[in-house]
Amino acid sequence: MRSAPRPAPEQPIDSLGYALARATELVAGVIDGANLTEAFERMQAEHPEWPEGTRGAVRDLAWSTLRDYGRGDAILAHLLHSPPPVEIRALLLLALQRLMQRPEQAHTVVDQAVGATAVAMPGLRNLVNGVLRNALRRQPEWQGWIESEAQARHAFPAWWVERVRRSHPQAWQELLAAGNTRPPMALRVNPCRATLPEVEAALADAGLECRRLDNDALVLARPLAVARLPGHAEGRLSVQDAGAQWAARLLGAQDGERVLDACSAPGGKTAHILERADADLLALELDPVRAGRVERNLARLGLRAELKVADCRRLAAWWDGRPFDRILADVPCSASGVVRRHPDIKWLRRDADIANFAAQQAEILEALWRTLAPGGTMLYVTCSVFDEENAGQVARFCLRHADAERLPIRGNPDLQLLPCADHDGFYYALLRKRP
Ligand SMILES: C[S@@+](CC[C@H](N)C(=O)[O-])C[C@H]1O[C@@H](n2cnc3c(N)ncnc32)[C@H](O)[C@@H]1O
Repeated sequence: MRSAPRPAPEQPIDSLGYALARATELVAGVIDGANLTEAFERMQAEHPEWPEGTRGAVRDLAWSTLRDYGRGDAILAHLLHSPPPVEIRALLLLALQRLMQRPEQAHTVVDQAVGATAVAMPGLRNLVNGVLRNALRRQPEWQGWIESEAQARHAFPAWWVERVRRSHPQAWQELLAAGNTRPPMALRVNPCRATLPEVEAALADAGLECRRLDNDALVLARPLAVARLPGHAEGRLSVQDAGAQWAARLLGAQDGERVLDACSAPGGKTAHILERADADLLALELDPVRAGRVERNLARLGLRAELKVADCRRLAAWWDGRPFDRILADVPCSASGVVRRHPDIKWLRRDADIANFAAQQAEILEALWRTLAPGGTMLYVTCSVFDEENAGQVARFCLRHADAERLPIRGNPDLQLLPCADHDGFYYALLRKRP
């Protein structure tokens, strides 16, 4: 993990050079193996003075550069004779990304990138200047360089492309393309505090356009800072992807039922279950820091659950032996369905990680099944688009458990949502334990 403090950039806080310097730290951190979202959260906490524009610019530069990392990398391979320091590699990738997005700003981008180098690594100013000017001269060749490599063409590692192709032979190209778009921002209304029309009216009054989907998720026309959402602090609404808003509906918990949310943080689905039913809910979470987020989310929304920090596979550590009527198993997974929100993961994950996730998911399913009451239902959820974690996982589980019965979802054996303009990629399967 990258932790060495970097000299504060001297450019004005609202300049492209400043945003490039900060985004360079983030992208270099990911090249070294760091988690992008966590690094950005830390950086924001260190800079409470940042105006929204600066926050947005740093985020946009880092996120879009990592979404397109495979492309920038292919271009750089033709322009560099030896590997530069990681910060310079990151800065060059950012500048190339900006040049692809805004070719009309070519000279500003080069000047600001060179300015950012002058502050952080003055000795490498000439290198950055030379590589970027050469890049501009050779711009007509970029497309050919990108097209000649699968990793650059799709902006995904080759193993990922192969896995998506195997899992979705009909839709793999659209799926990969959707993974490189900007994700939508969707809201969930808390019916304990407001009605849908009230929230829609408040959004309209604030000049925020949105559309309602068939599961009552509100998709905003343009994402914005959470703090600017009217009613968020008061718990009238939450930010939650529209695809994730199927979980509580499909689980269908009723008033008074005993419900387990086995992998609960940050608590979006926990809260949604409780907004829909007065259930006796136990929320488990392995990571104590993330468990704190469940607590804060429920408090903001005025909801209550029992929360335990525990590994859901270790029943002795948390289960009192009373069976659950419904279980939500929103298991840890590759997150391949939400990669456009976390573009670092496609470059940090390895193909072998998927088998490890699948093994962990199987262990979780085995343990939780023992806690489900006969006649009870378990909803298995991932935010993955890989078959091994989804339909393949559930098929293997059903082969091992003669008492497991699949309940259809909207007339199908399961529900695989693929990322699109409305929502992210999710997988849902509903299992009933035969009485
Ligand atoms: C996909 S996220 C859950 C998202 C959450 N359900 C929501 O909608 O906000 C999976 C969560 O499971 C937690 N986790 C991973 N392994 C676990 C385990 N063995 N027992 C309990 N929680 C686990 C992770 O820390 C992570 O917070």
